[in-house]
Amino acid sequence: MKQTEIKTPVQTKVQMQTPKLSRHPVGIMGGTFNPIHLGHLIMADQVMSQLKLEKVLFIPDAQPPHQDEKLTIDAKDRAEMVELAIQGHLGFELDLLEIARGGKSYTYDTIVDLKKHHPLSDYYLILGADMIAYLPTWHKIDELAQLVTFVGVKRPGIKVETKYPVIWVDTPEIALSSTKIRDLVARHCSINYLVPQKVQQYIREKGLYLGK
Ligand SMILES: Nc1ncnc2c1ncn2[C@@H]1O[C@H](COP(=O)(O)OP(=O)(O)OP(=O)(O)O)[C@@H](O)[C@H]1O
Ligand SMILES: O=C(O)c1ccc[n+]([C@@H]2O[C@H](COP(=O)([O-])O)[C@@H](O)[C@H]2O)c1
Repeated sequence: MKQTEIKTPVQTKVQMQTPKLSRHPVGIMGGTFNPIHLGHLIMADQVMSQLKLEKVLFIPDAQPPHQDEKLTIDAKDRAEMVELAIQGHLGFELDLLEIARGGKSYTYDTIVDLKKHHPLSDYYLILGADMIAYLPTWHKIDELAQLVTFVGVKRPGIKVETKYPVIWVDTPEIALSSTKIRDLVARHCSINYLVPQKVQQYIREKGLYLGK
């Protein structure tokens, strides 16, 4: 904000301040989203509101760095389901930068890329407790720790201690995973209320997850 001191007849000093650029707190919700489920949406929404973030970027990975076998379906379908799930939710955005980059999706590369284009954003990396436990194995983890704030969300049955600084956000624990959704679909069981209706419809229309 520019501040100018009003000059009175006896006061000639003019004080100018350089404009201060405000920063933008942005959440990063990375995942394979195979498929996206209510656990992902609830954690992102709770973190966004409790930490007063401006928005949350949902970033589907091209290839998860440590779990190749999870890539059972096309990245395009995973991204489409994320889009359907977040449609109309103010502050939730789909970002396809990892899919566009291709190859293994290292979070460090993603954050460097984002920071290059958005120098005024501060990034909050939203992670389930299982992912917090794996942080020591991540690519360039110490460099990444300098670039983001880690935000942890508890996951049922997972206790974790870490040397990295983590802001733990208290959210309802959701015993739900993409693995569980895939298993239910494969057994022709209901996934009502576990994924958004439009995602459920997409899975049904495309016949996803029936083979496994
Ligand atoms: N129910 C949940 N509670 C807390 N965090 C979750 C939950 N489900 C997923 N996450 C977190 O969301 C991020 C993306 O997860 P991912 O897309 O791999 O989903 P997933 O349900 O863990 O998948 P899968 O069962 O295939 O391993 C990770 O940080 C993961 O820890
Ligand atoms: O950068 C890494 O080394 C790294 C290692 C494991 C996982 N990640 C990221 O963590 C997110 C969740 O991964 P996943 O395998 O549970 O879907 C996803 O965005 C991955 O790209 C990143």
